[in-house]
Amino acid sequence: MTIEFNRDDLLKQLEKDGLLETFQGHLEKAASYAVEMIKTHKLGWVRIAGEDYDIDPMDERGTYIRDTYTDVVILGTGGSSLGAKAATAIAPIMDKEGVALHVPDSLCPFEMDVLLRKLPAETTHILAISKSGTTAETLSQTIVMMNWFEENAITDLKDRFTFVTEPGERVLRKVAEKLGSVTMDHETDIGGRFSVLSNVGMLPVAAMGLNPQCYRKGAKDVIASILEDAQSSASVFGAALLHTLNTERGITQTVLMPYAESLRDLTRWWGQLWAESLGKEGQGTTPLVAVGPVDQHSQLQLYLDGPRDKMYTFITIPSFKQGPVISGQAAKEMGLDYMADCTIGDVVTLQSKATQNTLKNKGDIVREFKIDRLNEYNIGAIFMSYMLETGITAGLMGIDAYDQPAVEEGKILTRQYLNELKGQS
Ligand SMILES: O=P(O)(O)OC[C@H]1O[C@](O)(CO)[C@@H](O)[C@@H]1O
Repeated sequence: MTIEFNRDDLLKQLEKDGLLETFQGHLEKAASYAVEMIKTHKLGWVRIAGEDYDIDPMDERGTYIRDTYTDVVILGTGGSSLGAKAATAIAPIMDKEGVALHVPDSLCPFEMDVLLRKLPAETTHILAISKSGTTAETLSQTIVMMNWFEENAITDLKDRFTFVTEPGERVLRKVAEKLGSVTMDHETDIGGRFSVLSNVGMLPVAAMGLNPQCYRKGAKDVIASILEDAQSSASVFGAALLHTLNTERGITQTVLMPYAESLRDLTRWWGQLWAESLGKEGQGTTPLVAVGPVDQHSQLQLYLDGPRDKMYTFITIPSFKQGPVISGQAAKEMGLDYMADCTIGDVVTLQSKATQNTLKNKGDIVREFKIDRLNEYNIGAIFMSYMLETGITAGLMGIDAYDQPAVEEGKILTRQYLNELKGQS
């Protein structure tokens, strides 16, 4: 199964809003752009879904890591960590908990102190990932970890590190060469935020004992479904939908709200993908992330009663009869007959339905992605679906999805401030 979504319901919602005709025009454009993009744009992130040349080396390294170490730390930020975090978040659900994974992706002095206090130096492995090999967060963390091993009287660092970075003159690459550690090439034709299905996301997946090929199969099937019938695909439909709402209704914010804790990290991966790819030239829609049902109790008030400037995507996993049962007797004694003998899955599934309907009743557009279960295949399909939706939306907006020119200024200033700090001491 690829991703199911409420197509007919959305068409009805658009018709009610008087947007159907405009939407159909955008849908046609989105469909032909999607096919052209897949067939002719030579996109590495599309290509990698169908590759297997890198599977054996990843599996081999992953098995070595899993069999030798108790803890794995991913050093990387943005596209070099968020995808891995999202991809591996299903490990406990898939019963793959052999290794404890730590991803201190946002450089934080307090978190790093705690992590270094807790980690067992003897059995910790480091995956240092950076496309550019020059990112300050990742480099500073790498230096800290090297020192930490030495402080713990561990000097044979070679096998304790694995690196993923681009070939060529890169600081991280030089560190890897100096240590003599295994280094995998970051695909040169894939940008960081689109790299989750490459070794950037799939090596961590292999280290956790999950199966990279299943993620890629899910992704490949999404690509195939577009080539078969582009207008029916979730990504094409979604790109046309948001573009219509943005241009015709001033919708400037797009909320992603899965109803599963294991998809919380996916929302952060998507947030970068969407914001960094599409926020350009004064255009863009702001990604907002929420997780249900908890954020019904934190953000829903704003969604229902605040400005009508948002569209909503729910990801649901219908889970009737799943999870612990709420004892009928205890519930009835407490006067909670409505939940007596229900499962937690019953409650959550219906909470999502209720929230979606409440938003629709307010006149908002609500899209629902349904997946039948949390597994590698479905997560791979979601990754590809969102990367395609992002690429297609960029096509409709007429912008380049693959650069991020505005963020450089802050990096230059940070370096300048650090140099000035040293000058003061
Ligand atoms: O993988 P790298 O080169 O370390 O970059 C990390 C992240 O930093 C950015 O370049 C933004 O600063 C992102 O695009 C990227 O995912």
